[in-house]
Amino acid sequence: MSESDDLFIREDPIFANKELLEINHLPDEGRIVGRDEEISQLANAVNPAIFGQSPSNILIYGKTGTGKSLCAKYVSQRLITTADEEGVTAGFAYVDCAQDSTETQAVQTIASALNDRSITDIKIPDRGISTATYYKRLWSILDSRLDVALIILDEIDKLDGDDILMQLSRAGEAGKIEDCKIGVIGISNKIKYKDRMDERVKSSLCEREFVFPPYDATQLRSIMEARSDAFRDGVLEESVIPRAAALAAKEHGDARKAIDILRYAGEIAQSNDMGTVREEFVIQARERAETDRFRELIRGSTPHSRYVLQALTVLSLDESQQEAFRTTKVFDVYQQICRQEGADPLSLRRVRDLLKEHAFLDILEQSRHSGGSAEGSYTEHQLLEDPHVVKKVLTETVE
Ligand SMILES: Nc1ncnc2c1ncn2[C@@H]1O[C@H](COP(=O)(O)OP(=O)(O)OP(=O)(O)O)[C@@H](O)[C@H]1O
Repeated sequence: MSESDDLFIREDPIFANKELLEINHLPDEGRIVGRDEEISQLANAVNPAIFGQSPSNILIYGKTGTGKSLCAKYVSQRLITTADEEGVTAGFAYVDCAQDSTETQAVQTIASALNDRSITDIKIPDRGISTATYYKRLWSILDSRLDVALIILDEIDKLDGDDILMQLSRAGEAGKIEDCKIGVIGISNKIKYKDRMDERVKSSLCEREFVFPPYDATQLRSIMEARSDAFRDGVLEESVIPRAAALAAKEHGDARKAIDILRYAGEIAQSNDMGTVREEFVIQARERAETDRFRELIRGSTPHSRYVLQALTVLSLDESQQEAFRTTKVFDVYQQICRQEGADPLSLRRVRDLLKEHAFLDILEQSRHSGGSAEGSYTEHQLLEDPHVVKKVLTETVE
């Protein structure tokens, strides 16, 4: 073809290195901002591992996007290198327990991550073997190739049960492994997670606990500035990063949201054929970040689970200015929605369960109230998401 084909963009006018803004990107140390103390505390807790001794088991708490996974992965990676210099073979496995919530899935992920078939000659199939066999293979892998293994269990509260924690924390004592030492790093957004843990697991898993505080606007700004070379020179309008930081700081200092907003703002500029990322794009980008997050949260939910949410949304959008609503009130609106949709409503008890599931996903918050002797106690439900965002996503899911 003699003329150049203008169907494809050969050179991205906005992004120079978009990977820096991808959510799974693990930035190098220079780009990790404001977490020096947390990193050094974590390093201190796992320090014995570089000499082949048992690292402490750790539980990290903090709201979403406060750098928990990032710091846990970063310290683990650094530990492997330092241990290697000391002649100790260390490895780490990362498990997203929201994805791998069953014991079998989690142990399978750990075994595959730590395996090196050229050394162990052990195969970890995706399926087709029992949980007990996965464990057996995991123990063999650990003993045959590693001195120390760090196992990061992200969103640990999403695990179906404590069995895997029991297995991992007791493997040495129970004689399942002989030479390898295991350290578990549990991560959770739920400060109350520990209360539901089995006492024995709690005592061994929670040797060290850390709480990661939210970022303030200045820190969010530095986090974004440290990645501004994701964009071409001069493309970002000066006020973009401060504006994105201010918005993300308003909602509990979530770095993930801040970075998402920045990436989306760039994509909006791209799709509008603009050569600059303007401040006004930040507002649209934020809405998109919220909508995307929420869409992800309710992906795969059942129609009735959505009707329940829709009921609470209808109430929240009502002009009454009220924010929290009693179960019976939500149930009334839910029944109306079912009628409109031509569906048979579920029982009040089932609706209560569905509300509880939404609370578990942090879509709503539940609070117990005492209505005095005449009324007894009751529960109120309040949406944590912006009701406009919820409405938008629910409408598009129904279509
Ligand atoms: N201090 C920081 N410096 C640079 N980037 C950061 C920092 N903290 C978080 N980020 C970035 O923000 C995003 C979210 O961080 P991370 O996954 O560690 O959060 P989290 O606390 O584990 O949240 P969640 O509980 O939702 O998993 C990642 O892309 C990460 O690279």
